[in-house]
Amino acid sequence: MVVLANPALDEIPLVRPQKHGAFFSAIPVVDLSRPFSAEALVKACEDVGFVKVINHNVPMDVVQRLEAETVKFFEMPQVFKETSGPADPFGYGNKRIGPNGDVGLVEYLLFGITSKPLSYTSMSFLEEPSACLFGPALSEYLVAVKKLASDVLELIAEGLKIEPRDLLNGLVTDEQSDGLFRLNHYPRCPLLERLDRSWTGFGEHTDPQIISVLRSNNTTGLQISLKNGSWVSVPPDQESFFIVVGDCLQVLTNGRFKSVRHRVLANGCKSRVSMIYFFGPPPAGKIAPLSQLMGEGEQSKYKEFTWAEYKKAAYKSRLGDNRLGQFEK
Ligand SMILES: C=C1C[C@]23C[C@@]1(O)CC[C@H]2[C@@]12CC[C@H](O)[C@@](C)(C(=O)O1)[C@H]2[C@@H]3C(=O)O
Ligand SMILES: O=C(O)CCC(=O)C(=O)O
Ligand SMILES: [Fe+2]
Repeated sequence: MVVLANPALDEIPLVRPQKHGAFFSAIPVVDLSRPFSAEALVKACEDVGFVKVINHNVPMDVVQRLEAETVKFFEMPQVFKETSGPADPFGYGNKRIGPNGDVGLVEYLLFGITSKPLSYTSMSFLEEPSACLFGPALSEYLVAVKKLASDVLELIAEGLKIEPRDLLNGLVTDEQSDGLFRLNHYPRCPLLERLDRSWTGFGEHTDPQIISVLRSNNTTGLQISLKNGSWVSVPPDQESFFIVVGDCLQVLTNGRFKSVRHRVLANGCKSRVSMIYFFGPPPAGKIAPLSQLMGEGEQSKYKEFTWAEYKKAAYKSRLGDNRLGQFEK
């Protein structure tokens, strides 16, 4: 039997050009420095499950340093990059996403993140002298973006009137909290550009964690699904961060917030680099609707589970599966 090291391009799903591929002008934007940002965040999480945040206090030079190191890594020869792979689950991955046969026109680095002390999975490329700036740039970025995630969750708790105020952000700042960090590179592809077609860069899915904090360079491709099922493009903004509501936050709010389905389409015109920090709770953390958010007589829509149980189920699922389905009552 011949086993291909990498899936051929024709195994990666082609996405038909959309009639309404225009940018979605109403992606909620919340200015974190303004009054009422707590209420605005809650409304965005309820309406869309996705929000752009500005005045986020993450220094741009921290972002630029990591982006420069990331671009340098992905420009290295394929054989070099593969010494840090395969991603099972952490390491360098190319076109294969996860363990269950999903593919996309993307290469990536996936790191496991521990909370205290903040540290990330080691990879062989990090030992090369040429990568000596990568580790410090990554550490700086993780610290700054973790603070942003914590601030956002505290504001959400304020907007939802949850006491104590650190109940939600405590789940991601806890010593045992389970983080992941992903650097995605969607390469320029002149063949795709000539065909004037889009291919799946990263197939549609929801993120399993509490929230994910996403930042990309100024290349298009990210789309989100609205409540009516239509797909809309997210205008890229390299100076802002996007907050993605994950499955666990949907459960904690008993479905008041919805984890947003999203995907990346690659058109090959320009390379896209994205950085996503996924914030999961401690493995033993119980994921169930917060009693303070339950109205009189309101029943939980979900069977109780721990993050470890959910994660185990997630890794048995395909990317596009409705992972919460099996935990619904
Ligand atoms: C197909 C898969 C890839 C994924 C693990 C899974 O079995 C199902 C969830 C996938 C996902 C989506 C969001 C994140 O990119 C990710 C790191 C995660 O936590 O869940 C990926 C997983 C992965 O790429 O390993
Ligand atoms: O690369 C992107 O912009 C999004 C990727 C994504 O959704 C993910 O890695 O979970
Ligand atoms: Fe995602």
